[in-house]
Amino acid sequence: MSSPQDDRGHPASSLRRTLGEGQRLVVKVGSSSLTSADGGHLDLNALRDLVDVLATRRREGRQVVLVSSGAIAAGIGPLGLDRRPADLATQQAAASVGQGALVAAYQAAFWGHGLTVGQVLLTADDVTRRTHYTNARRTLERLLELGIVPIVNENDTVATHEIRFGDNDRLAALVADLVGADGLVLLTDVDALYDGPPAHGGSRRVPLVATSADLDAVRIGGTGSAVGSGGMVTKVEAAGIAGAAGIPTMLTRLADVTAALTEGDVGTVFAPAAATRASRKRWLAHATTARGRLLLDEGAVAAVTHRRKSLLPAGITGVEGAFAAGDPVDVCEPGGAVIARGLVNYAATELPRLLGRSTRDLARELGPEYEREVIHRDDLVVL
Ligand SMILES: Nc1ncnc2c1ncn2[C@@H]1O[C@H](COP(=O)(O)OP(=O)(O)O)[C@@H](O)[C@H]1O
Ligand SMILES: N[C@@H](CCC(=O)OP(=O)(O)O)C(=O)O
Repeated sequence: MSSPQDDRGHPASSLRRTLGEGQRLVVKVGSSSLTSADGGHLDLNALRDLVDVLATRRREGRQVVLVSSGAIAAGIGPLGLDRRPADLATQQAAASVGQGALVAAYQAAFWGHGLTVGQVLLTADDVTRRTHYTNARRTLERLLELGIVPIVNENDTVATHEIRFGDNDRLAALVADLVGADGLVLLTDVDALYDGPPAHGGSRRVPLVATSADLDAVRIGGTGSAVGSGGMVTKVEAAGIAGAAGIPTMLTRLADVTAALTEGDVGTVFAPAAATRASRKRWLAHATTARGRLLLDEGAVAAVTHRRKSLLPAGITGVEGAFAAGDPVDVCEPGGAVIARGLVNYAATELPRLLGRSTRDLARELGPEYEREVIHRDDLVVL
């Protein structure tokens, strides 16, 4: 694990400065930070404290996008429930009631600083389908240009189990990439990442994650609260997604955020990756959901991974799932492990008769349109 000095070119303090002085931050706050100890009501004092921090940044001429959880938690009390509902329909009802209360509270608190907010509710599809993704980007850019503080949440009332983020950590990282943020701040109910679940005595704070190897010795667990959902697993994933886009992440709690974004040695800083991929490839790797799987033989694995070639029918041995042409699919080695993701040029129903055949033979037999690759290398990202 890295000490703040052992940083391979990314001193924790310089990353803090990048985050603190960044022109555009995405700040995500979890349900556990915004609700009362019993989990059933909005903690208005916590919400106002958060708004104070964000309003200070706005006064300094910086931009913020707030990704706020808490809709379901804020609906628990008003619906007369005694805990976070487990079934999707009641979660959707709670979110419908709670999201209104949440945004009304933000509106009042930001208004006290002379700031206007705009609600942006996104479904997984809005960040996983390329056309929707660029729409969402345009909306957020325009709001920021107009001086508005966008408040993003998942559109829980219409999300189904299959297409749902559930927690907002991954959504926040995708939004950070979408708006080209200088930093991502994840606010939760623990002050930092620990090398083991913090409830277990003896766990130590991890001040800096310089590379993913620093996580090898960390035991990353699920949620510790009655209202949170992803726990540390989804936060570490989110930091990885932001890092792949060249964006550093700060993980801490609300009470420590001002110190964390200056020089205070609090929280956990995740360094961005040294090399980043093109935006389209990042979108493919992190924002899409695979609709099926293609199994490859060893020769095709080498062609795709080492030689960066397009995937041709000759090297495919199996097709799983019900996908259409243009859908994202996982590309797997013979043992089944996923090695890449790509946008497939054929529907699942068309592929079986093409497997193992050369494109030249297929074109001669079936027509020139069958000369195309199964996945073009521009639409393929090796994971
Ligand atoms: N290694 C770890 N370090 C810190 N927290 C951890 C770790 N493993 C699991 N956790 C748990 O993750 C929780 C934060 O996640 P979660 O409850 O989903 O919060 P949020 O509502 O902010 O998304 C912490 O309260 C803690 O109990
Ligand atoms: N979109 C949901 C997020 C649910 C949730 O628990 O998220 P998180 O607290 O970020 O783990 C809501 O607003 O209730």
